[in-house]
Amino acid sequence: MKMTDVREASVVVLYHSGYGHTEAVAKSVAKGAEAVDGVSVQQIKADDENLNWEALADADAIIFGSPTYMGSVSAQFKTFMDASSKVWASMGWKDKLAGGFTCSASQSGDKLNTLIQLAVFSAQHGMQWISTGTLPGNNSSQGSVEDVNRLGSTLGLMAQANADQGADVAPPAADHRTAELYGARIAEAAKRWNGLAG
Ligand SMILES: Cc1cc2nc3c(=O)[nH]c(=O)nc-3n(C[C@H](O)[C@H](O)[C@H](O)COP(=O)(O)O)c2cc1C
Repeated sequence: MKMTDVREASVVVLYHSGYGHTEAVAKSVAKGAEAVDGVSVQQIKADDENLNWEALADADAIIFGSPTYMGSVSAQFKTFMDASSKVWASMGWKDKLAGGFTCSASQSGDKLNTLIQLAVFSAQHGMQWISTGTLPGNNSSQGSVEDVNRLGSTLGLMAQANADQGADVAPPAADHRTAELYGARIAEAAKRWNGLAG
């Protein structure tokens, strides 16, 4: 019989944000994960000069976040991706859970390409990718922009921030609620995947 482990599940939210919008989303993803019992969460900036690779090595789940710049991840996030090739060489993140989010100004803005990039990156590392698990909102006559998953994303989390608004108001509340749900989903999955209590 398998004994249930009593340690906490560890979730890292690893992100880049040029102007604060993606950082605001990262905070909501982390908030959702933290709300799950028996889960510890760290937020790490992808462009931190002293990036805490040890925290990533110890994580049960890593949730990657980048703004969409020119239809793909930001240059800073790509620099992190390339630096992680050292970890890839020893399959250091194999079988950790992975998820991803992006924020951009346009409703589409080619955000799906960024999520695909993050999913392929996670697959290169041998990680297990987690979808949103949320029905699309705002897609019927009864729908509204206040709906959870108003942008109708399934691969990973999408948020949209108006180009002329600061991170204090953009993305709007619906995207932050969606982000919290995604963080919680991955935290719950990390507990199940590792046979952790609760
Ligand atoms: C260099 C650059 C490229 C951008 N490219 C896109 C894009 O391809 N699609 C889009 O919808 N928004 C694009 N934007 C808008 C940003 O995605 C948007 O402002 C986002 O909220 C920025 O996130 P951040 O504050 O975390 O940097 C771009 C912004 C910059 C600065």
